[in-house]
Amino acid sequence: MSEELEAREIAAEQGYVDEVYVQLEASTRSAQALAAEGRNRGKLEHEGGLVERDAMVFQAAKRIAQLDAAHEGLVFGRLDLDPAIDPLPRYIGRIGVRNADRDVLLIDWRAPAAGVFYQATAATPSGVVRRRVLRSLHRTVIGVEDELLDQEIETDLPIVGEGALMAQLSRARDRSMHSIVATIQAEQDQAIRAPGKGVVSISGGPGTGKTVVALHRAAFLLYSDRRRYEGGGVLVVGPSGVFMRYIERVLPSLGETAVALRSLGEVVGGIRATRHDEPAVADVKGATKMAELLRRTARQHAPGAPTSFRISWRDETIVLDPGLLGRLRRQLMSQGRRNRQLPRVARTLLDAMWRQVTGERGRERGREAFDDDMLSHAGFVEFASAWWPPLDAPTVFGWLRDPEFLARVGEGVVSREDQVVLLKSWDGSAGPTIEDVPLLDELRYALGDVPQRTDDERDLDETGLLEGGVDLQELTTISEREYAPGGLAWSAPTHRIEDDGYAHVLIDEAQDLTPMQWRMVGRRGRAASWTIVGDPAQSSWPDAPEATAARAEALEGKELHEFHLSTNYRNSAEIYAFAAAYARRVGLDADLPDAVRRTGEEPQVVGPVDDLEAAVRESVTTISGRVEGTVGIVVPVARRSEVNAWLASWPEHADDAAGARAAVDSSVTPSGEDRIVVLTGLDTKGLEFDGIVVVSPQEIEDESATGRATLYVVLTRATQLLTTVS
Ligand SMILES: Nc1ncnc2c1ncn2[C@@H]1O[C@H](COP(=O)(O)OP(=O)(O)OP(=O)(O)O)[C@@H](O)[C@H]1O
Repeated sequence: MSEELEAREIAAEQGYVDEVYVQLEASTRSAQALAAEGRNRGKLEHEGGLVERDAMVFQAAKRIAQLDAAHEGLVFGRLDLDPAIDPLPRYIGRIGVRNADRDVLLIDWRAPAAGVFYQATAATPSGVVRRRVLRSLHRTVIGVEDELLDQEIETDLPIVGEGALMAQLSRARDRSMHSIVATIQAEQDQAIRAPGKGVVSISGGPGTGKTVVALHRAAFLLYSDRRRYEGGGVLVVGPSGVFMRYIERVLPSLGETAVALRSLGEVVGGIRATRHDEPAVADVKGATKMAELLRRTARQHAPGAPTSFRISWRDETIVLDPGLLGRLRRQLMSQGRRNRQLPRVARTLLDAMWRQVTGERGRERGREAFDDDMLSHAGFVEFASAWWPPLDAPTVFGWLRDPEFLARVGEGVVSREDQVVLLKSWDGSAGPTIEDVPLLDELRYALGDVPQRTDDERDLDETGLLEGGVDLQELTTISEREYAPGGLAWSAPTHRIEDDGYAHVLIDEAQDLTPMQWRMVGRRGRAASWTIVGDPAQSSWPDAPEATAARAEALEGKELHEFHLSTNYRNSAEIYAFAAAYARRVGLDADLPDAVRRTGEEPQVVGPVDDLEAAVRESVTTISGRVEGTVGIVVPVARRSEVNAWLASWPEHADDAAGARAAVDSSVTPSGEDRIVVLTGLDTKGLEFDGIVVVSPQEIEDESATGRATLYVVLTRATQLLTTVS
């Protein structure tokens, strides 16, 4: 095929692309003008429809501006159909664009009319004669890749390029994931466009596009029902902060910003955890039994709170002894969550105290006078506030640091050995770990939010009309004033439980969620539709049945729609064959996809060697010299600092590994823009690199109960070159 022909085709496409950009700029300008006008008009008129339209116009302008800034092509696809269906070509892009006459210049990739771009095959061409993918750099078309689909129809359309998919797959990997919008494959498209009902579960082996498909699905859902998903919110949960940074570019490049991207340590509002516990600790904290421990904890007498109260009134002594207070506490708890009972506390105490008033003088004065006297008695108010203070999750979580408290509450729930493991992990002042976050959330729910008074109630209060309300509410207010969250090491969540829910919840790397994490995300998606992606063979949670049960509970009552992806687009065929052979050898029940791209580069197995550092250095130097993109050095947890120190000391990699120097003494994963990074096996979840050097694979396998699955994950991270060094 001649270069001349290709150049001619590219020039023709450039002409069309330029026209689209001109139109896009014109619409941006008019949208902005309209939005500005709308804002002015909104000040005068208060008609809902107008305001909404203005908001939409403004939104559109914002999106167009974003797209303008996007580095990848706005126009990426062209369909030439059977002339009997449509004699004109149709162009597909990241958003829809119309010209001044309202003719469609560009079809949004998510619109039904664009579906055929992804679904048509040579076997079922659906009227498509030629499918063309335009490759662009900024606004410049740099290549076209064609496929002839309907061989039956006679055509003189030229066919250029070697296939868009292969071109896309061979590109060097940088620090972030890219949109695959131009090359979505048919089986992926089906999962992306599945209706937003119930649970869409997407499974598939390594590199099959589960993550990238899930993100395109989020964009599709927003397009298909913007009101519902933008209003209710879309939550995307991934394993780690590094992973979230890796994927965060995809949705904005598709024009979507209305999505909450959260790592598992950030799901609960007001808490942000980035540190993992060691596997043995994580296994205890993730287990379902923790829910019972926390439920019990939330019901305990607050340590340090008064256990009895005594007061004289009209010649009588009234006593609230520990036994009676215990009964009252249980009575209040039986009516709902602890904090929700705050408005009932005073009334409950007063009822119990009034029953002790038997003398004539007191009875004659009457109940109302009794209540008034008590509620204006500083001693009583102070006691009631201290006995039933508003509690937040971090405070109650802190109670568990006391070995005696934990032993008492944990009796029959958490073994002695597990208690030791927990106490050790909570010793010290470091903030919560990623594994603590679901526990804090569990407590938030067990405690409930402190009731907030409405403005109406407050107004009534001031006039004193709310029956029994003035003083009871005042009581709450006093204790609230005493309560000073500023003194806590962990900041109290600001979000209220009622604000936790989303319209759609999307979980990536779902195979790794612990039962407690399933409970946490489940609470955010009670009324939501879900997308869940994962690969059980890559799981690092040891108790699969327990996690399955927790997942079923989180999704209870929702209809399940399953999709399976079968092609590995990440690894070269050589690398994946090596990883798959490992999975078979160690007996992982793995879903083995087909890898389609051959490079002729077999993985290298180096060792055993005497000088590990020298051998690793040589491998890293070789690989980084041969690939253009990123290189990962994957190490056992215990060797992370050591290998970071090696890397930091190799002068030939000084430019590529600044993060290694920063990470020498800490356990933090480097997050910079370095080309070469050191990671543990678990850190690599969901990520990919052009080259991978695995240091001491056997140690990675041996370091946790699910080490084989972790090593399998590691072996499936490289796109081009893989070396193991032992
Ligand atoms: N249709 C496609 N066109 C181009 N690239 C694709 C396509 N599908 C997937 N890829 C690429 O394949 C790589 C793997 O995709 P992704 O990370 O989503 O897979 P995954 O199934 O989540 O993998 P794992 O379970 O191993 O983490 C990414 O680089 C992605 O861009």
